Amino acid sequence: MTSSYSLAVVAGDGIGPEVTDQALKVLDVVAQDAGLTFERTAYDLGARRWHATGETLPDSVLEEIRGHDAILLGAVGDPSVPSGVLERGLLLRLRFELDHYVNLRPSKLFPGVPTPLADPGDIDFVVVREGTEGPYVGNGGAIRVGTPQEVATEVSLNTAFGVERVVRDAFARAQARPRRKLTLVHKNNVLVHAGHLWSRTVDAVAAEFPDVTVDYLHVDAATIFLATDPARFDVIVTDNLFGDILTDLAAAITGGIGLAASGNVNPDRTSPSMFEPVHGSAPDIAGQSKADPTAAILSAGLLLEHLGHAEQAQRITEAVEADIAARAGQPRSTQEVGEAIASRVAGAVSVA
Ligand SMILES: NC(=O)C1=CN([C@@H]2O[C@H](COP(=O)(O)OP(=O)(O)OC[C@H]3O[C@@H](n4cnc5c(N)ncnc54)[C@H](O)[C@@H]3O)[C@@H](O)[C@H]2O)C=CC1
Ligand SMILES: CC(C)CC(=O)C(=O)O
Ligand SMILES: [Mg+2]
Repeated sequence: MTSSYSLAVVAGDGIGPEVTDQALKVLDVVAQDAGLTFERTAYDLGARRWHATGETLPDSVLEEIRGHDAILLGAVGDPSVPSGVLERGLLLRLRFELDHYVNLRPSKLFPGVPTPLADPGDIDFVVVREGTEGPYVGNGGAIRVGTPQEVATEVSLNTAFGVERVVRDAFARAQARPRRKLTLVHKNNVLVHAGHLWSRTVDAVAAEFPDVTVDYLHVDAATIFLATDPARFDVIVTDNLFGDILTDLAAAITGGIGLAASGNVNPDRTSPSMFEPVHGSAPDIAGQSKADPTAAILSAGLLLEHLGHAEQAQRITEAVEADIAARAGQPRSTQEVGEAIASRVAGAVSVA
């Protein structure tokens, strides 16, 4: 197995650099023990660069990033930049250009984690969110902007090719999990064109996975069950927008957005996959060392798993679990959390 990797690091804006520093700290500890090398290249992309040069993601930088084995991203977006410029021009451009069609977002309630649910049950599911289509493709426009006659559209794009490949991936993930259950979440009672494409695709692909139980929920009802019976979910497959919304809710019921990790995966490995916390740049707490870096650290774990180092990824998960159990609600800085998890990983390493 390869032991030397090139890693592109896009720390980004707001709390992005703060949490990424901690994720890299933990990654270094794990890598050192396992004899893995991550040759890092840091990319100065985000608000600072946009203000200085007007650039979001120059083609030459995209091509450089494409040459790496994996990408670690912090978060993108800043109040000083018009909304959408960095989110679309940097983050979504990376996801689309690198064909990250599986946006993987696991949700697990670790023991001892406070949840707003009175009776949460055993929450352990994964959302497979389509990452390259849906309403996020920029298929829209506006006329008579700023007038009372303004008309704006944002048309969701759903292709048979795009839906089938992500549905197939979700079935394969469901088949590999003990419960083997897949829930399609959409709104096919109203969004009949896209919704029926998704439903028909799930029905067709299901024939190849007879051991996977298939379920369907409208997205509004799915939010009810996420709040009342989240243990019913195993693998959720859904479109880009619904998946974005549902995974913030999933984070909220499993200890908060500071714990939610994600991977933007290119399963065909035609370009590097990108790992990042589910959260954004959190300008309200940026620069105050208040951000929880756990989501970024767990995202580094997903990165290791993607590269084939499941044992090292598991070490990170276990260190996080132990750290969470010991937290007992005391406030700690971003650095303190990162150092505590890194020490636990190092401890696990020396014992092993
Ligand atoms: N993947 C990305 O780069 C994403 C970028 N964004 C961008 O981030 C900016 C802020 O967006 P928001 O909607 O406010 O979402 P957000 O996720 O940045 O923040 C929502 C709330 O969660 C808190 N929060 C987020 N991460 C946290 C952490 N690690 N520890 C503790 N608290 C945390 C924030 O303080 C805030 O109160 C916007 O520019 C948005 O477009 C939003 C989501 C994802
Ligand atoms: C800018 C958004 C597309 C990012 C986001 O909210 C997400 O991927 O969860
Ligand atoms: Mg989101």
